[in-house]
Amino acid sequence: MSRKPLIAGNWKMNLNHLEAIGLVQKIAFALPAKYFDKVDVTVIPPFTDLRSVQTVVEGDKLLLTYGAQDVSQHDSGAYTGEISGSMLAKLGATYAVVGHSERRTLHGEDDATVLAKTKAALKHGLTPIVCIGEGLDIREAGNQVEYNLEQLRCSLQGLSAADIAKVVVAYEPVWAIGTGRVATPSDAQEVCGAIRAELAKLASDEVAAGVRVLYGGSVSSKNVGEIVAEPDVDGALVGGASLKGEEFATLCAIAAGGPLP
Ligand SMILES: O=C(CO)COP(=O)(O)O
Repeated sequence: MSRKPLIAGNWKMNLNHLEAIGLVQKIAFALPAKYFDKVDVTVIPPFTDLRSVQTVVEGDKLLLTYGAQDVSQHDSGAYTGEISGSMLAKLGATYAVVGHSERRTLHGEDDATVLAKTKAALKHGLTPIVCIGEGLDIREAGNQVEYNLEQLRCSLQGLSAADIAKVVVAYEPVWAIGTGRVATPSDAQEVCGAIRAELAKLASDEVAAGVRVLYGGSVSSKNVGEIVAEPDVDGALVGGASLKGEEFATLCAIAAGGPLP
């Protein structure tokens, strides 16, 4: 089964709603419709930008989609500060990132929380982008495959094969995030390939062959080509390089197989 690459721009806590409109327009202007046959492009802005992004995307009939950086595990109620899956679905969001390493380490999210959030996203028709990834100590000890597969199993525990088929998995080694130290293509392939083999065990070969597995960590237009050329890497979750319109559009064009915009 051929998998269409996905490039997701995780803006993290950057850009207000006015800046968001400017960036989305810049990306859309640089990427004419023909690219979207070959690559799915999504932006993942802060919650406060989503309504503005929705207005531009729907108003100008843009082909890119958008998603949220997190989703509550709860449906509604007394959860101050939380945003529910139904609220995000109502805003037209396609994706919800769950279990990003910054949420795991800075906000104490464990695998059980990530699983609950994955289920919440699926319940409301959002595609969860489930993030996993090892720290430097695990990598240096050579235990990265084992560690990531354990995180994957815990984050998807008990999901049906039909639900696993709806998930995107993002492999983001923590030591590569925001450091400029990108994994080599073969490092990315090693873990992404192991993730796909594990998905086959958790669901089926057919499901595993259809799930998109992304790499994230210091991806830029300079390295995206060789990373997505790996057989089990189906795109990228991009942080810093997604905040610059031309750079992000170039990166998406490379993932689409060109030509450069
Ligand atoms: O965390 C990331 C995307 O979710 C990666 O961030 P950078 O691309 O800035 O390393």
